[in-house]
Amino acid sequence: MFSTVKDDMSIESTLISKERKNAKFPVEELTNVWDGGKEETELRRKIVKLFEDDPVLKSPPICTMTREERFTKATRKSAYIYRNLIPNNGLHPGSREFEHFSRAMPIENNLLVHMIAFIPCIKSFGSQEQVAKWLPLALNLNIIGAYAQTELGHGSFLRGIETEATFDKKTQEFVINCPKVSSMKWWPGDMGLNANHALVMANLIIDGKEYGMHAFIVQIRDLSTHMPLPGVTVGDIGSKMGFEAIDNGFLYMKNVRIPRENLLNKNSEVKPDGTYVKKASDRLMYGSMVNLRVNLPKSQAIDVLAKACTIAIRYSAVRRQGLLNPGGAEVAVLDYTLQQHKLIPQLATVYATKFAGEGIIKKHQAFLQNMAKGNISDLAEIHALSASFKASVSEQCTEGVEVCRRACGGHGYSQASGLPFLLCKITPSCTYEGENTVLYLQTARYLVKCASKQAADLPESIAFLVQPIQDMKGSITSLDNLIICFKNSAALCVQGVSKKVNEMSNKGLAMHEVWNKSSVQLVKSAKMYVMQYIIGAFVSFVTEVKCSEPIKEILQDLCCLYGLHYINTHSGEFLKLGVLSAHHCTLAEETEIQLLEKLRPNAVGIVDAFDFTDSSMESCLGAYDGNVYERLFDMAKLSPLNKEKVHQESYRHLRPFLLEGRDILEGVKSKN
Ligand SMILES: CCCCCCCC/C=C\C/C=C/C(=O)SCCNC(=O)CCNC(=O)[C@H](O)C(C)(C)COP(=O)(O)OP(=O)(O)OC[C@H]1O[C@@H](n2cnc3c(N)ncnc32)[C@H](O)[C@@H]1OP(=O)(O)O
Ligand SMILES: Cc1cc2nc3c(=O)[nH]c(=O)nc-3n(C[C@H](O)[C@H](O)[C@H](O)COP(=O)(O)OP(=O)(O)OC[C@H]3O[C@@H](n4cnc5c(N)ncnc54)[C@H](O)[C@@H]3O)c2cc1C
Repeated sequence: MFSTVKDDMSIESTLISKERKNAKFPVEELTNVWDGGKEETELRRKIVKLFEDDPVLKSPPICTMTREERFTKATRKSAYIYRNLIPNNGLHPGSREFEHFSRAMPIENNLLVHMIAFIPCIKSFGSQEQVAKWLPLALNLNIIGAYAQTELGHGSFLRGIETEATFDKKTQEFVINCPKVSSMKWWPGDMGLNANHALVMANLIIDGKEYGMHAFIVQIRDLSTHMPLPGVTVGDIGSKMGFEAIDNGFLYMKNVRIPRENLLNKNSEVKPDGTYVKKASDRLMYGSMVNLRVNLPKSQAIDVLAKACTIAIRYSAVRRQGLLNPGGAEVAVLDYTLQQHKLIPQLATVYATKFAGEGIIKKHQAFLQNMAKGNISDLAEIHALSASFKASVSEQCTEGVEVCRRACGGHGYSQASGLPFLLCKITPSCTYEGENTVLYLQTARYLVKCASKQAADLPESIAFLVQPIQDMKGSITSLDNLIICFKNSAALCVQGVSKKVNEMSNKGLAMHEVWNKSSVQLVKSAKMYVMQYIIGAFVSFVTEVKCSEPIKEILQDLCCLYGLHYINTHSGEFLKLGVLSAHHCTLAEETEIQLLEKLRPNAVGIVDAFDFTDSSMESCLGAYDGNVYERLFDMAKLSPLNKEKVHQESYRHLRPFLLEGRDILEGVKSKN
């Protein structure tokens, strides 16, 4: 319907090719560092290719589809991936290949909560017999489960959850009830339409006594008809800001009976006579959340920001607007220092959070090994670290994606840029898996407790909080001094708020009031604590990584930029704490600007090194060839509104005025 408009060789493609020629480092080697080695890069590419070449996984661009089509396509693809593609290619969970799986998944998919929450919960909370019964069924999609914890009335405060599981000794069943409308489960992914089971978090009640939140497997739909079972009201909660392909659901249960064996009973059990047996700490009930907070920031937030950076930096390298030299040619917007100041720190955030996250995954794995031997002494530390890490990463990456989107001007507002999709995907990461403020407060609670202890009684990574402040020797811009600066700031923040808490409680104020009145400073301490962790982990990575000098230099520059950018955007905090002087702050600002200039020629190379395929981004601005304008025009042509040359409804409603206009104009014409 539309004619083709093409340039033989667009200026934009030429510009991006030049950028690549100007890069001062081997891009492929940085890709290997990012992936964790050459072999990992090869493996990832193999998996990505396997998925991208598969005809079943092809579909129209998401911005041309309705929610209904997006849900349908995502379900079809996900079922195929988990039931055919993965098992047929030996990509079983836990394998090395599986690690790269999130990069290979189609841009929209569902059944993710079944895979990342329902299945791991069976493993974490189920006895050996329960795992043997439920796990194979779940892995084969014979049963599909949601993680049903949040209710209409409560998400953060889990002790407030209202759904009840009352033990009926006579029938040896639990009776599941949502006593009020506010007790209805609300939000769980995959639950609205796809799930036939749910891992329901409910208050256990035996003989009228409450035992707190426990995990129950509840069948909610018939396995042959997929109809809701008696007593179950289930459906999709409706349209959201994003996650269009996912059926976040509601679930109301009235007198739904499940066998006694459906209480996942690795940590606590109800005997046939109603005796409650506690086998492990109640805190392990929260283990599934720690697991997600540790393992998912990479795929759900960091990779999302990496994609946004790829789009915004490639586009900024080809988008020419305005002049730097009077009388000269128009420049790429990436040549403006202010554009570099928006985008290059986002690249630094991607690197910092990725390598810090790998450190937390290792810590968590060590914790799990100890837990298997009955030792959970590190639980409080890993909970505090993972809670603030999830909060900080989701916050930094969400802010970063919005910076990237706005840095693309008008085109960043178009779905065709791919950026609104990324923003809507990443925004809820600040809420799900623990609302960020609530998580920071959890970390602060731990830090304040630690502040009253001796260094010898604290984990090694926390002891600095109560040790003397260290002196910085030399320039603030050295990596060692950045670590000292952030450690000192975290220690002073935590000590300051702990002092405030003690003083208020010594004056007789109740602890809950003290806590509420101190909460602004508590959250600040948790943020500074996790920042010192991220910076420390990034510096360790950069120091230890084996790579060529040019790559090392880029990583060092990004590391320094990450720390300095944070200092420059929060300089008031550092000055107030007395950790930095005005002179330090001036130097930090000047050094950041120098680093931006130094990194600028490598910016396109650095995003190329993330190695995202064009189809994994669905972005007209971010495609490898830089052909932004032709792609935007091609995408506009696919808009469902352009199916007909004349849109019937637009014509119908506007026609009377148009006819009036025609008559007036023709009248004017004939008078002339
Ligand atoms: C980037 C993120 C990646 C995620 C990707 C997912 C992709 C798929 C998309 C969506 C899936 C989403 C799923 C969900 O959202 S599932 C629902 C998640 N919900 C939550 O996370 C709820 C948050 N609330 C809580 O965690 C808690 O209830 C609470 C800790 C905030 C409650 O506070 P409070 O009442 O004060 O505490 P308690 O009395 O209950 O506990 C006190 C005690 O226990 C310790 N503790 C708390 N949590 C944990 C934990 N997870 N692990 C270990 N220990 C924990 C706490 O520190 C206290 O200890 P104490 O000081 O020694 O007493
Ligand atoms: C896309 C998406 C997917 C989800 N998937 C699932 C799922 O699969 N399964 C599931 O069970 N749940 C799921 N959830 C629910 C999610 O886990 C909750 O929304 C989340 O835990 C926050 O709880 P809330 O909605 O009750 O927020 P609230 O706690 O009501 O938060 C509202 C405000 O109150 C503040 N606040 C709350 N408590 C405190 C406090 N103690 N101190 C200071 N401020 C406080 C918060 O900071 C926030 O500003 C999902 C949510 C979304 C958006």
